[in-house]
Amino acid sequence: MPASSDTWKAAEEYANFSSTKFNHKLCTKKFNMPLAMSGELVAEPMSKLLFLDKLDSFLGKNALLRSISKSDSFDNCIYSLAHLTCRTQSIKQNMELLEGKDACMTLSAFAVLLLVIYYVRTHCKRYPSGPRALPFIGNLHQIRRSKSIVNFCEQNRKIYGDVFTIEIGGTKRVVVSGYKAMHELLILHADCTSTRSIKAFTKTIQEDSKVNPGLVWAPFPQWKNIRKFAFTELKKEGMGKSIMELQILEEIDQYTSTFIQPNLSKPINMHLTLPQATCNIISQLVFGRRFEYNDEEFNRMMRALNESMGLISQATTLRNIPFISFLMKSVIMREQHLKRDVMIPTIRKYIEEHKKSLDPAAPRDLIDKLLIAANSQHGFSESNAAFVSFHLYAAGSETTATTLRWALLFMCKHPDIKRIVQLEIDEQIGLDHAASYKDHLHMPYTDAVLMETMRISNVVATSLPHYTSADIFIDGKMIPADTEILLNMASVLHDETVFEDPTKFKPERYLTGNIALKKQRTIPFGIGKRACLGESLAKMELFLFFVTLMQKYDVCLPPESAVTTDPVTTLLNMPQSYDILFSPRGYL
Ligand code: HEM
Repeated sequence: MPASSDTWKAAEEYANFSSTKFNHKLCTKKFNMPLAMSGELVAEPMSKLLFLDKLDSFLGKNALLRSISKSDSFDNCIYSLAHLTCRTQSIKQNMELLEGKDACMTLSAFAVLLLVIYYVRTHCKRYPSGPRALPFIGNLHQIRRSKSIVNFCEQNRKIYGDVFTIEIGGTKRVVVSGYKAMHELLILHADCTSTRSIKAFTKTIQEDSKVNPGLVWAPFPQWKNIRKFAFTELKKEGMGKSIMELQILEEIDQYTSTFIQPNLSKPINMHLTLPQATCNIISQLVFGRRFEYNDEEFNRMMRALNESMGLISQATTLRNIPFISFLMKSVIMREQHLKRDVMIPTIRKYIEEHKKSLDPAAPRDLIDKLLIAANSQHGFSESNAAFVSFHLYAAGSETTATTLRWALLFMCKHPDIKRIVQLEIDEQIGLDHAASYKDHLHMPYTDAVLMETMRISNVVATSLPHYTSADIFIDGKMIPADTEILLNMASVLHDETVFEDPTKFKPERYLTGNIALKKQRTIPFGIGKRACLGESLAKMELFLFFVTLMQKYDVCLPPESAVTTDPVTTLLNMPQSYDILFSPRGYL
């Protein structure tokens, strides 16, 4: 539709007073304006209000058009108004051609205007640039081609920088990479980025989260109280402190005597059994008790937890593909069943048992404290106590067990490094003493091996989703409010400007050069207000488990094993499932 001469007159008047280049070529292309009008005019600035007033005289003081101008950038506003002027004028002309000013036509014209306004508004929400997305599927095909979201983010970071937008199934998400941008996002703008949204993940979680947000999915104001409470009380219960050591060592003892027969002809797979041990350690804090590995109810809960993580991962992918999202229903129904009929009822049963012997004057564990708070503090409830416990199990057991499995795999792949670790253990602890967490202070090599394991394995590769609660600028780019943020953890953990040969397993990197910088950039637990709540516990568990296993056993892969250190990415970056052989120390 050619622009009317009136529109152009307004635009030229503006251009005559404006210091910005009024890009006729763009207008010509975008609004099909006559070529004769193209060319660039450069002139002096003129106020936005003055220009709008001039356009108003063509548009007849239209309040709706004015409202667009308020919400838009100046340049966009000009284009939008010019566009709308063309449309309005063409509607006018068309209406004049028709006989009579029929109300129906007026309404249609109004509807067209509303549609145009809607289009302008929705398309003018500015996101940082990013890889071109296809209709409906967005960037899913490129993620598939890159083989993982981690590779995809790293490839596009090279093109679009530390802040770029991707689209998955019609939803725009902003990927933030690099320590500087993450620091800006999660620390300097913590108040606007520390919320998670019930929009994240599946509908099941959304629905449950409204009533029982637990801890991980709790939105910002509610989360603050629950997190503070859980963190303080878990610390009092011994999280990350020496009083917790005995319970962890006891669990390791139970695990090794149940599952490890040091027998070179009998490989074992720790994928399903290790989370039982790490889950039991959390149980000690939450319920003040551990469960026997052959306890059927406990096993049912562990199997359900494992399956449910896989289902959430599947549902998250399916949710992103329009038209086939109906397939997600069966996945969700199964996940819902596992949570509502297996995991939460089991936890509720333990809570009921606790209630019977609860002494408000002498709380024994986190559950007692949550029950007392449910009766006395706003924002706490008995039903949410079950979800808080569930979130601690879900967030803390598989992550720690997976990291430990990575550490053992690296030891099998690097027997020279394993020998240095064992030498350090022999020198600092000996063969007969149980390890203590404070030993890590004088075991720099073993400490470096664990740090390198966490760095390279990047277990929670895109962290947990954060949401913006206001428009913010990161690295000079605007991220609109209510946007899901993906944290590209590999951009920090595998940053080659800090870690030379970042994909090589080299623990000695933490013993030379700028060690402080390397430790600061090793952030597998995230940073900021919403960083991992269980970091101190996880570090203690990893050290005690790893050192005890290396102290007692030699490890290797069965000769026929084809396992590599390429990760399998689901919700977590996992090692490939592998069998491992344990033998008594010195046997190999
Ligand atoms: C090696 C083991 C672990 C790793 C790598 C890990 C990593 C993470 C990461 C990356 C986050 C998200 C941070 C963010 O949103 O910015 C997180 C959150 C969380 N983690 Fe861990 N974690 C581990 C172990 C644990 C343990 C043992 C516990 C339990 C005591 C735990 C409890 C939590 C909780 C409750 C949250 C949610 C915090 C919140 O939303 O406020 N994690 N973890």
